Amino acid sequence: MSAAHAAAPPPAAPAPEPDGTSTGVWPTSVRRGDDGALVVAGVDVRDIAAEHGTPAYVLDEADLRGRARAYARAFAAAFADLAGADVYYAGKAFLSVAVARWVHDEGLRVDTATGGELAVALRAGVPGGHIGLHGNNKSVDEIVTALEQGVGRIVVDSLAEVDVVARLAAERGVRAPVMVRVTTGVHAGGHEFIATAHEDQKFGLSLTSGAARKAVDEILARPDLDLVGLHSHIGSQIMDLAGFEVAARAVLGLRAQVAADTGYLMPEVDLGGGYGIAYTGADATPPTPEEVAAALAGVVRRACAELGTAVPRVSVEPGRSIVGPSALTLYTVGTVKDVQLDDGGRRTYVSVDGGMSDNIRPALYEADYTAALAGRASAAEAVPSRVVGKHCESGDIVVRGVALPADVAAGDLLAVPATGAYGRSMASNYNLVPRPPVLAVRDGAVRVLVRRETLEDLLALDQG
Ligand SMILES: Cc1ncc(COP(=O)(O)O)c(C=O)c1O
Ligand SMILES: N[C@@H](CCCC[NH3+])C(=O)O
Repeated sequence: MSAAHAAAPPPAAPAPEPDGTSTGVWPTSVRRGDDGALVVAGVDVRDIAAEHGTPAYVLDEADLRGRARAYARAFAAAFADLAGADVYYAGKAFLSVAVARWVHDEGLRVDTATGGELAVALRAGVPGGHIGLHGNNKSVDEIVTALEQGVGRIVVDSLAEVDVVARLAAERGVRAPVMVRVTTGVHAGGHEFIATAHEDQKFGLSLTSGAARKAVDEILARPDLDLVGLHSHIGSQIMDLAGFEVAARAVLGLRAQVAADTGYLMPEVDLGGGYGIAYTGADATPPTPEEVAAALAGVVRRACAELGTAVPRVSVEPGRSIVGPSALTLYTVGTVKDVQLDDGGRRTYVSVDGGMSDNIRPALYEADYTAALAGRASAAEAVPSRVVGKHCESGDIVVRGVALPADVAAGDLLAVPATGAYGRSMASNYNLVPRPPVLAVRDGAVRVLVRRETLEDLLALDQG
């Protein structure tokens, strides 16, 4: 599991070669050109670097659209003979106006977690009714925007929020569509920091303590709130679908209990996102959208039959598995050092022109990535290497262990695949490094989705 804590660095294996599949580590269009340089959607990475500089996130538009479309189709098909399904793209993974438009064009809705994500989705023209709003500490402004824009669902995350949303809805004379985020106790995902449904954490309302049921009852008592359904999100970077079954049964059980007690059968259930992707050649093959949809449809069908309730409309919120594999980060190599290790071995430290400011995941979750020489091919021996950034932290690691050709040198381009999710969206200005651009590549052309920050941008924030 790539995001798991590990005491020892992973074995230094070379990056798998691009294979054109949607379950590999590279965007599907990536291949090596005749002289060995990587080509993304028909554009040579050397041309991208020459025109736009490095570091840069390079996003394969057709790949991203294809993944979005695959989810839309798979869920439509699997739930066709149930009560239907909606797929919300989780914008936290990466959101820009163009990406919001693309996923909406491909049949998805958009899940937002802040006023910033909401603003981008709205600017993209996504109708309010196709947007969801999450957040364990939503501001009044965020809730007001959601109500005024007719957001399709506000996912209530605390008992206190029930009151706030009801009051703000009443003031505006609207009835707010709400879901209750239920903590089911299922612990899943790649790392403790990204698992979200165990009891001892900040998200949701506990099933076992009765808080979730209390929220349901309070919402049902408020004429200004429309209880659309229940929500469960169990974590992220999950490869094994079994946890979703347990969580789905738990929320469907609560839904049936509420119906038995009150006569109100909630029309919807959201089963969250969290489907894993491959970051390195050592990762398991991730579940496909078809496998996810079939598994969830199966459990919803069976559980509702056992509970004796009609099936709900189901929604899910994948982020990483749509945008993660669609992008790579392009870096330029600077310093290269050969370091003697305590055990007598050697490791080559390859410093690149970015680091933890453009990808915090290795430092935050000990997440593993891989890297490949991108601007040329090399027949040199592959040697154990570590790709590091330019920040003032020894934990500023981009790739902990990878076999790179021994002749990698200053000026070479390196590509790190699978950086589309939680890369740019979690980027920082640490050490006052401007954040890289997001460049979309399609049919041989490059388009800037998010421009590179400049030193002027950073200086402009400083009021002296
Ligand atoms: C409520 C919610 N929905 C959806 C997601 C998207 O998860 P992922 O990017 O792992 O699919 C997250 C993040 O884990 C989340 O917290
Ligand atoms: N940001 C995390 C996942 C958390 C997702 C949001 N709940 C990651 O990079 O893996």
